[in-house]
Amino acid sequence: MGRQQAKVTCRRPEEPAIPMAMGSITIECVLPESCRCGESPVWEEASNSLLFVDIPSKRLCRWDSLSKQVHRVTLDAPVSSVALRQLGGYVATVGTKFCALDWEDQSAIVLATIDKDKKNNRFNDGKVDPAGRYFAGTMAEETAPGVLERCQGSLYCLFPDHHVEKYFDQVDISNGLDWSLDHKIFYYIDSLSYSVDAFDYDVQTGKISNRRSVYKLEKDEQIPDGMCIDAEGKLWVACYNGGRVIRLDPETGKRLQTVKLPVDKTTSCCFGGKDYSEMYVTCARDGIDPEGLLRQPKAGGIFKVMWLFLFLKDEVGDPQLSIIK
Ligand SMILES: O=C(O)[C@H](O)[C@@H](O)[C@H](O)[C@H](O)CO
Ligand SMILES: [Zn+2]
Repeated sequence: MGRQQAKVTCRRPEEPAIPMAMGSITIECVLPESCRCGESPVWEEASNSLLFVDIPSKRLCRWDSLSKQVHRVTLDAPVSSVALRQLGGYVATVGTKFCALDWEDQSAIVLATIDKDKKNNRFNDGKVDPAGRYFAGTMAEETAPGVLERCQGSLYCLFPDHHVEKYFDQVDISNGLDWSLDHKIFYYIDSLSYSVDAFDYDVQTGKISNRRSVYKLEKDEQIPDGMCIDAEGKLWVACYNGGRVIRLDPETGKRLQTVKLPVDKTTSCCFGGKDYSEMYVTCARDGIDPEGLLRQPKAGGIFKVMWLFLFLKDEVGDPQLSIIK
């Protein structure tokens, strides 16, 4: 820990393919991992693997979809999000630090530390922007799922020269984030606002402005958590306690589809697999009582959603390479 000048280059995954016919889907638990709080699914194309974290277990995992093997690394603080580095290895948010991780020697190099004045805070969700900057937000540590001191979080961005900017504070639970396909809009979720918000985005500078809501969750959809965008520019939001991911049109504010999962605490989603035609969904096990666990024994597992008909690959763009040094 502590070496300052490591070169970090994060890679943003290619834009996913999107199923054109939404009719038939299959949902499979591909890994019964029993994550206390599974999060930050990221597809690593080069190894046909899914990366994800288990936040309270301080664990980063990589599941090889071909061999079905899982590699796990335990860190010294809650790891809440992970992103790919172009030169190999990963960058991650660990406790209140942006870190560069080397899987082979299991080392973590601190790139920047935030919220130094807030001892009870930790990072939560994070993701690489279309220019390769690493956005991640914070929250107060929970005493139980969803129970925490409010308004303690902020949204941060790690720039290529390792300086960090704070974009705003007063966040309850900083969560899902992604960018529009034309890179002009940044989508963001503060979970306890029960809203999916949008900002104008300047990809040259990383600046955000003009916050507005594009979707308010309905009661049975519960708490918005992680999110990703598909190749048609529609948003997929995992609904914590809602047991589902929902597909939203951010232009009309309408929900287009609901995919229900056999677990309640769905936390996040990403596209992956061949041509990015599958969706991976993480979920949590913490906070489910013994009776609930009988109903949802796979809680904490990794789920794969597959659409049975017609996938479209045409809109998959070039990989976006980060310039974080
Ligand atoms: O998965 C996350 O993003 C948080 O770390 C979780 O703690 C949940 O979001 C939260 O409990 C929902 O209210
Ligand atoms: Zn989350």
